[in-house]
Amino acid sequence: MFMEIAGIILAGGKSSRMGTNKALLTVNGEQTIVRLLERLLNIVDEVILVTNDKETYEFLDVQMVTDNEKDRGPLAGLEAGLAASKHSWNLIVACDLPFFEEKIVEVLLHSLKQTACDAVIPLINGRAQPLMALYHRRVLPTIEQSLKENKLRLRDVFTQINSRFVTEEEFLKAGYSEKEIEKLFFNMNNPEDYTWVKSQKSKP
Ligand SMILES: Nc1nc2c(ncn2[C@@H]2O[C@H](COP(=O)(O)OP(=O)(O)OP(=O)(O)O)[C@@H](O)[C@H]2O)c(=O)[nH]1
Repeated sequence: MFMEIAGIILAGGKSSRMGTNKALLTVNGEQTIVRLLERLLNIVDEVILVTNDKETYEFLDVQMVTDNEKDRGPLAGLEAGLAASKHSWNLIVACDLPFFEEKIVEVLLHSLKQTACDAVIPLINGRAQPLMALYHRRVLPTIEQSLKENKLRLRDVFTQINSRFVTEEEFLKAGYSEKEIEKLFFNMNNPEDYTWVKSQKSKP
């Protein structure tokens, strides 16, 4: 790894649309959270799991923290993760990304090196993907202020900080196909999504 970063997994959601904890769903014989953790350990120096239910994840060998403010969504998870991190740069990942793979961090770090910024966020087909992105710890005060003002969308924060967006062209240049990009950012929200994920081959 040419730059030391932390990985922060957000697993504090309710999974209400799925009806069961998405992080624990099995894809290609492996639980999504287990796969994600293994992949992250290959590329980062520290992993932090942000959850409000530590018992559920006791079987994982990982540092866990809870949200400082409960029921406030992913932004509160990002805040707790960054506050616990020992690293300046942090790769945030949602727990419901069954096709996450290590190479994404190369693309994001490559982009980070182009210019000074506070966050590196994929922008795929015009949609920002702030839950598979890099954030510098210095954005913590902005996040805390946003939570205080009850502005709970990630967008409320990434539009205020110096965000660098990585478009699909940059992923294509890095060797990804359109289909691979679609899968890489696919997050499972409901049972139909899970059915689609299971219908895919194990390699993206
Ligand atoms: N730490 C933390 N993570 C959260 C919280 N809410 C959502 N997340 C995580 O953020 C990511 C995206 O979550 P969503 O799919 O939007 O929300 P969800 O609550 O998991 O699912 P729904 O109940 O179906 O909306 C997932 O990795 C969630 O675990 C929260 O309050 N705290």
